[in-house]
Amino acid sequence: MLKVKGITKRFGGLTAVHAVDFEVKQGEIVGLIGPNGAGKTTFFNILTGIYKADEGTIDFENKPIQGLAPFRIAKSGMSRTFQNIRLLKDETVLENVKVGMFGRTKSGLWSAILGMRASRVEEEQVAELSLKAIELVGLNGFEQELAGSLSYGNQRRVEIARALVANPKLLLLDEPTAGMNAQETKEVDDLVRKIRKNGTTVILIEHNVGMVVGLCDRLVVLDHGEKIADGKPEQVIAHPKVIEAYIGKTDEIDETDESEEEVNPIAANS
Ligand SMILES: Nc1ncnc2c1ncn2[C@@H]1O[C@H](COP(=O)(O)OP(=O)(O)OP(=O)(O)O)[C@@H](O)[C@H]1O
Repeated sequence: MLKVKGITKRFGGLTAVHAVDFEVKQGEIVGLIGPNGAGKTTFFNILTGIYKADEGTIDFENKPIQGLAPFRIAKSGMSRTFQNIRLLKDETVLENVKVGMFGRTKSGLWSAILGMRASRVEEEQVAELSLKAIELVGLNGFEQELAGSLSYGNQRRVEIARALVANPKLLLLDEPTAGMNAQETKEVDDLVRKIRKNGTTVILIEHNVGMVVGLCDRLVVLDHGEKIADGKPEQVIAHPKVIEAYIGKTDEIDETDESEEEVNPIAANS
């Protein structure tokens, strides 16, 4: 579904993402992890057209998308959420979710202003799709609430609903569980599984390694802009390079620890 080859992004003298290859198959849930500043969000920004890569190619469903404007990439079936919640806090949940259809409807601005029939029909369709997305994320009953009045966890759900309303093929979630407690994190875990079941492929950036190990089919690890591991979650978090990136040099880990159960230091620390 997604094939990234040799993507590099520099900010002045800093190479934030360096020659990264990355692939996602349809139906996968892929976790993108790595320490702070590893280049994860920059990588999402490149995929979604917010940043232009200096080098490399990106094919989405066998079509090159690098260099396209964000709205074109979104239109081709890729949606995202952001690390920091970006809601219209004084608007209702329903209005916030409808925003996700912006640019996807056929009738133009004038027909909307003039209240033409085509535009009214589309407006109804947009509302219907938005209500479906709200239901999918478990926020039925909150449609008319102001987004700013919701709990933090529910605001994140609104963001996810907005990203889902146009029925994307690929959904990118940037730290969907940031700031959440264990119960809310578990609910996001369930929601991502439900989204995949509904036919959307998912890539998520996460700091909660324990969660992604249980949820993802595959983990990709970035460190200092480079991909250092890619594979099955249990294998990836046991990889010496990954442990080194998170904890420090592996020879600094106390190997004389004789506690009975072997605990992966990364999962334990997340
Ligand atoms: N617009 C920018 N201008 C200059 N430097 C940037 C810009 N965006 C990101 N960077 C730098 O690129 C590097 C990668 O940042 P990025 O935000 O992609 O990392 P990250 O893995 O998402 O980190 P975190 O987990 O903390 O969110 C960092 O050193 C960051 O300071």
